[in-house]
Amino acid sequence: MLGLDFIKANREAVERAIAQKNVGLDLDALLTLEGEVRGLKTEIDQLRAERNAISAGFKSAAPEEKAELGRRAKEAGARAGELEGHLAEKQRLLTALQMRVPNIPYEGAPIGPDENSNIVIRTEGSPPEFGFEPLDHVALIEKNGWADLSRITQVSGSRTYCLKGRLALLETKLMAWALEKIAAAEFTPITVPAIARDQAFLNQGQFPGHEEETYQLPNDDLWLAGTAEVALTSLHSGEILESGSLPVLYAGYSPCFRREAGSAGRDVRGLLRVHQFVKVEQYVICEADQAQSAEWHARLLELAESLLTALEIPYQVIETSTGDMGLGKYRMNDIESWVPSLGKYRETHSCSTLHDWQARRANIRYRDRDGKVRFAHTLNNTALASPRILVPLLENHQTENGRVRLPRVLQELMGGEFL
Ligand SMILES: Nc1ncnc2c1ncn2[C@@H]1O[C@H](COS(=O)(=O)NC(=O)[C@@H](N)CO)[C@@H](O)[C@H]1O
Repeated sequence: MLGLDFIKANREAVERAIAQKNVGLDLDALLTLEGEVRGLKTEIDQLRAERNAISAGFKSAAPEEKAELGRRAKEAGARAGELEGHLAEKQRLLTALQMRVPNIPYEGAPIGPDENSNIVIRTEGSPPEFGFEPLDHVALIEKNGWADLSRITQVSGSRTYCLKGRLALLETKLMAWALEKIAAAEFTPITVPAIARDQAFLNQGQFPGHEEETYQLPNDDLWLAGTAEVALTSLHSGEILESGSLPVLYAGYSPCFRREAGSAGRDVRGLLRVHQFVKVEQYVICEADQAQSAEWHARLLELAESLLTALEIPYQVIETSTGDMGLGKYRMNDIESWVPSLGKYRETHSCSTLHDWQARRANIRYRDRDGKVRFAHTLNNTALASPRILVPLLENHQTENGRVRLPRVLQELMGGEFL
């Protein structure tokens, strides 16, 4: 969320962000509430001051005045208590509105309502020329017995999967490989739970608004996160980090759970969109400096691209539009990998800069070099998410007889040229 002082000082920019991100938010109502909250705080302070002044003078007052003074002090205290009730309610309403204020989008982001306004900013590698009719990943899996995509549906329902044989080994080795590659870039490897309290989802930005896409554990007042970003955003919640300890760099590994409530009918075949998957997440907490955030954004993209290059998967980098990037983002670049059977690129990575929008919600602060306490900046990016990455991996490296020739980096991991 944005600070109230910032919103008041940058009203036009916030109105523009509300429009460009299609957010139905009444900024007038928020600002009116803010004024009311400030007014109530002033009135309560005055009443408290009055009561304290009376109490201070009580001892030296004339006996016949003490009764009247006592009554006035009591009245001021009662009035203050009554106003505090109103203040608490107004403050709750104000915070609820403030949580829905969008971040100001990157000036270079295409302005548009949804992903159709996204633009390609870079393409790396070129789609393979097969010289034969390529199979899709489901056919390759069935031909090689690399997964059971039908029995498991009886057990766990739709959008679930179980890998078998060498593909099962590949997924686990691939995630360990990605974790080690990001760790080698000075990120601290960390495994986090998907289980988290709702405050963690409020802090990260999934709530309010996306509750219905999130699995809930109602008996325990807990939810299952769709990304390690949820736990990592709240790991340092409430702390004041020393400036020497920034940037905090995490390579987070976790299971991810998503209801995909809004995806009925999309990607129902195979491994592209499932309810439970695994992901290595890159996460940065840095100083509240736009240049530093921009540098980390570029670094996070570079790291993710280096993994795709090593896996010899052709990809393109997308500049995400204001309507598609989501409430908290300042900037979002997706990376889309080539999927031969679809004849198009599909998102496999998502890199975001949020400035202090999350840090304000999670109350992540640091002491800058001048000793001033400020909200930090946060960023996140996918390093690798499986099983989605297996789709371009298998399909791009398939051979005429339905085998998969592994990219060199995986040949060492898997001890052979072929999967
Ligand atoms: N339902 C799903 N099934 C399989 N993979 C998924 C699913 N949802 C997301 N992913 C993978 O997870 C990646 C990141 O998801 S994201 O929502 O776009 N972004 C995040 O979660 C950020 N924290 C960056 O990782 C996606 O690019 C995709 O590769």
